[in-house]
Amino acid sequence: MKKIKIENKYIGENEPVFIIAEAGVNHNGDIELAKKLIDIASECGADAVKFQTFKAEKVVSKRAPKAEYQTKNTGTDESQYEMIKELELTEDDFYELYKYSKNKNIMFLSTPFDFESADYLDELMPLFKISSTDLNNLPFLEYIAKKKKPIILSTGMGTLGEIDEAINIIKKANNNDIILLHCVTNYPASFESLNLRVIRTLKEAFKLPVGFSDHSLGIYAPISAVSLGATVIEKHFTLDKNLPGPDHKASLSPEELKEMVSAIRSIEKALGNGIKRPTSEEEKIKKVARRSLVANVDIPKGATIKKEMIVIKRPGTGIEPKYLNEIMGKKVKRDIKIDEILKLGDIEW
Ligand SMILES: C=C(OP(=O)(O)O)C(=O)O
Repeated sequence: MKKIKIENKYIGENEPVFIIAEAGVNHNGDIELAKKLIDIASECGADAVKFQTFKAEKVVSKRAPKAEYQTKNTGTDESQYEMIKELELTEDDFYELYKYSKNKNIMFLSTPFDFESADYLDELMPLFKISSTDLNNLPFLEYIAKKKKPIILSTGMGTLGEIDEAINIIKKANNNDIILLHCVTNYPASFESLNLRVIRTLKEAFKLPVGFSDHSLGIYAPISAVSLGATVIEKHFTLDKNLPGPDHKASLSPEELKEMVSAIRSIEKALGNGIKRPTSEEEKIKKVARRSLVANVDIPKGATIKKEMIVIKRPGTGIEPKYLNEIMGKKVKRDIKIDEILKLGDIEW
């Protein structure tokens, strides 16, 4: 399976999981809050911190309604346009956040939601993240693909057919560096709706690295996704789940983000290479923990071995238990004391 180079890291099988701490619009339009989110993402050990860049009037019609979760989470009857307008940051703000991220040693990313934002972000990012909401926005995908940077494409609300169309348009622009993210677009997404096995389905269907953009509560789902082969994890986080705004409630607290990163780092080590063999530690323990054929009585030299003379006991440094039947009826070459471990050379084979 293809690996995709992003600055000094690779995304793909057997590589460390690329963790995107999704700040999204949880800065509530306040650049100081955005910087605090960068601080947290960096302290928690995420690979990248991500925002969302848009010009509200280019993204949403003033007549567009809000999604049900947006109304519920914001508790206001403003329009979708009004809601996202308040969450907009300027290009200068994003440049400042890019520089701030650089100082904090964390990769700056922001999902573009319009052509202009994509052009601007091209200067600041080594890859493009595309939101599920643009999976079927083929003109936009084609435009971004032509920038010849790796694309992380979220697939929430999509079908395999739509994902195929999206991949084809990107590949047609001679861009083959695509990473798919399974995603269920709901805030929060219930566990019943997550269908994490789709991670395997996408991998098999498209032979591309696959990750998971998670909108469920807590950290169980992203950790499980890593076990299922996710190579990228994107997860929302916030300074405070009680802040006003559409995404805070379905986001992780700073402590939870830290725990998620630490759990993923442990799990990726634990997954190993799939080759079944004893570890070097086990080789040592094996000698003590396994069993051998041991004398159950004193056995004089020349005696014929009978069942009651032998017992199977620790340690595992002698003849393996599977040879029990084979030594029956054989003679011993020396006096063997009770509880002595039989050696191959003790038996007249
Ligand atoms: C909303 C976004 O993505 P996703 O569909 O993965 O949640 C995003 O990247 O801003």
